[in-house]
Amino acid sequence: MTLQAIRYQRGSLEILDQLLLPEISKYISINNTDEGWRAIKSMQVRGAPAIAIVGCLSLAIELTNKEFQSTQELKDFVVEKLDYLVSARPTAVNIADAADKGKSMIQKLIDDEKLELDEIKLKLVQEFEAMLQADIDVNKRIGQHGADYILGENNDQPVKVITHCNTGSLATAGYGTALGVIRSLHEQNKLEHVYCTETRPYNQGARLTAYELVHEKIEASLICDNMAAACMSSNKIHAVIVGADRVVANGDTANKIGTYQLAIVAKYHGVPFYVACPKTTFDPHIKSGKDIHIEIRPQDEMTTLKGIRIAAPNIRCWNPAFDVTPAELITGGIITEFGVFKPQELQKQISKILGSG
Ligand SMILES: CSC[C@H]1O[C@H](OP(=O)(O)O)[C@H](O)[C@@H]1O
Repeated sequence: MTLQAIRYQRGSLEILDQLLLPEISKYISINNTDEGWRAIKSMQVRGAPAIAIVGCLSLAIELTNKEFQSTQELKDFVVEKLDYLVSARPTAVNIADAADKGKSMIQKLIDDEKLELDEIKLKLVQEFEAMLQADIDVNKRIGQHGADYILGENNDQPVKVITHCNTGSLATAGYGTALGVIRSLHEQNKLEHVYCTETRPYNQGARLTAYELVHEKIEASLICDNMAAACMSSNKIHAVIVGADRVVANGDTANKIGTYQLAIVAKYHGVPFYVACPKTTFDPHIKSGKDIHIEIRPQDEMTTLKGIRIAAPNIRCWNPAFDVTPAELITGGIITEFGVFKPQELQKQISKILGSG
């Protein structure tokens, strides 16, 4: 049984408080969009797909518990709450994508004269609920495409990979994106070893990815972020596989801070570098990575660890939560639920991919 970041049934939403992992596994209730916003902002729940799903389900909970007097009141409420949820964290595009879809959906439902107000509300709630299983299904397709491609590149032999941050069941509705590829390799007995980076300063790797890998008895070693070059120099690494928060029109990719330097080190060592993400992470409206808004997080996330100060008092910090990896460093490809694409190929395919179901 893999770990579950999100537990939902109509009228009840709980999230695993990821700030307490791995020592404490505690689910907390999310009863409305204010609580959803705070959980996303504080990173009690994080991961581009999970953020979108928890945001929308927090609105589903609120809609389920609220009566409306008109379709206009319902629409205004939905639009206001979706815009509010998008403001929690600016870099990952998935929640903005979900919000745009939610706004289009409510308008489409209102335009259908056969539907009563409560039917419209129910259909929107059902649309948000469908995100959970859809995400798991997409992640399994990403996992399969990624594993098939990487094994194809390595004569179907077991591989050693490096991954960064957390892109597993704790970043999604389940199975994961980059960690989904790793799960798929493991399921096929084709994963020799995975090295997961700590991923300072939030330590998604040390606290979350390591937790998932140990939980599922996957052969793994934790490395510090500053060990990646030595790891590639000392071991035959067949692939670096990371997630994404926003892939823009030219294939430039925003992902957890440290991804960019991992890509540079992979390039130097001739290790193929892969980004794994669903189509909901694509943003064709931004032309290149220089235009992606990078979230700056509070400096105490760098200067303290579990409340204990680990940096000199009064030192100023620079704490970007993400960086941008240029498309030309994504040498392995972008692994999606539709297959694996070189970044330049993706540019040609993106409108077809985004238009497909
Ligand atoms: C499939 S998760 C994608 C992405 O989200 C993570 O960021 P955060 O933990 O700050 O939400 C990380 O960048 C993952 O690669």
